[in-house]
Amino acid sequence: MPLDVARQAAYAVLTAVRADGAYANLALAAELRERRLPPRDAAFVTELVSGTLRGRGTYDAVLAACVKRPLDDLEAAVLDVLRLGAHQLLSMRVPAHAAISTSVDLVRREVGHRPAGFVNGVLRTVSKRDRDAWIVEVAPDPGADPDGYLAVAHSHPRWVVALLREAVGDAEVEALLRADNEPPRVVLASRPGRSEPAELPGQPTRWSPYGVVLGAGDPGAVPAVAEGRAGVQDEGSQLVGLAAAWAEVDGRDERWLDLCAGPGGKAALLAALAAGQGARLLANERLPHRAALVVRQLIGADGVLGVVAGDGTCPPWAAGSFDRALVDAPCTGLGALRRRPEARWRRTPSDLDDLVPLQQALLSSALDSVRPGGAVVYATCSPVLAETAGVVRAVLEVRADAELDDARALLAEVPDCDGPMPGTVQLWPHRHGTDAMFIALLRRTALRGPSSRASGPPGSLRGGRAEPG
Ligand SMILES: C[S@@+](CC[C@H](N)C(=O)[O-])C[C@H]1O[C@@H](n2cnc3c(N)ncnc32)[C@H](O)[C@@H]1O
Repeated sequence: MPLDVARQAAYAVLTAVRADGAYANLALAAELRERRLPPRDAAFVTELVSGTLRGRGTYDAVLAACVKRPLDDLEAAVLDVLRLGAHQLLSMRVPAHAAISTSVDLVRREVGHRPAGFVNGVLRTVSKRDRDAWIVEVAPDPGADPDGYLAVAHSHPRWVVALLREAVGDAEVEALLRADNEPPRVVLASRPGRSEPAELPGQPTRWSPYGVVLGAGDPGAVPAVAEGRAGVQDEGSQLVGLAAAWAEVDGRDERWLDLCAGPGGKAALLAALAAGQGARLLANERLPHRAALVVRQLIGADGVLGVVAGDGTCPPWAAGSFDRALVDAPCTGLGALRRRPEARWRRTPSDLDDLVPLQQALLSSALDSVRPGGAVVYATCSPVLAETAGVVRAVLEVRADAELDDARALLAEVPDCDGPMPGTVQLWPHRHGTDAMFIALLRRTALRGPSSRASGPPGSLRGGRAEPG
């Protein structure tokens, strides 16, 4: 295959991401399918797309130093070609002459002859230094502006660096940013009662008894995955599902709720676990097309009460209907940047203005949905404190009928995962090799009433099982 086909495919995906707001992974999969590229070439296109999107912050800082105009004044398609070229020059082992000449060909074909000389000149300038030398040249001084330096060196928006630093601390923020730029391993989850981890190819995961790390190959080609008896699921997500299933409830344990279920990975695991205990799961999802994905995930599963397409903040079921509930809340996703290379550039700080009140409303609704003695697991794939401890604290502040319980004890074998409140769990890509999932366990107590807490500050654990942090 001439290399240009790969670059055309990569360019087409970058265009779909920029112009149509496409998800990179979906647009990439569609492009690879359509072009029927063999695995090696598909891997090259994947690296071109993912690396260019991930590295945009670094590449734009370099390109800005090589172009006299502000980058915003460039034609968007030309900027895409320059970023693609910069990625090949600074982060791949593509010889400079090949990276430059194929970029010039690409811009000629996709945009026209006019910008060809410009692209050639800019990329020649980029090729004069390697990546490290460029970072020294264009990044702010790390002593004077640590977040500005990390934003350029590790290609994250500055506001994201600041929020991640607040969550993980000064000592580890750079390791976290570096881990965000590593492609994640592909992890499979067997669905208990429907498949065994032993029938999945790869190495067992460290903590989830149902997970297997797929060494290589297409997960869709694994028979258990193709038949829906196993799924692709990060180990962190498996641990969220397991915490929701393993939390103690006092008394009856027959009706489980997944309040924010789309697209259904955790619902599939939970339904399988529920079936094993004689319980059944109701999966709820606000968006009908995502509820349809949940239905697909649950085909052939036992332990399913039903799938509802509805707003979880005002559900149709009676209060106290469930014995346990999972709120896998809509969030910024800043803990899953490894698998969504474009996401960091799409999010804005103001997203939190809508998300945090929604997260609080969903957690409160889940507490209403379980009976006294029942358990609620609140999870996010974000470590941002406003979405994690901030939400849990705010809800406990106004509800005298809920207590924080000990999620940490449910995952006792996982090291170094203490969350920002006592008893909560925070997983990290750089420590655990998982997405940065946050997990809190709340217990519904007997009374529903206004805030007046006699048993300690919000955030202390029931029964004093952990010190307030
Ligand atoms: C983090 S995702 C859940 C992922 C899912 N648990 C899984 O493992 O596949 C959050 C989901 O919440 C849904 N959602 C957003 N607002 C909602 C609401 N008000 N009620 C119920 N679901 C909502 C989103 O559409 C999204 O599908």
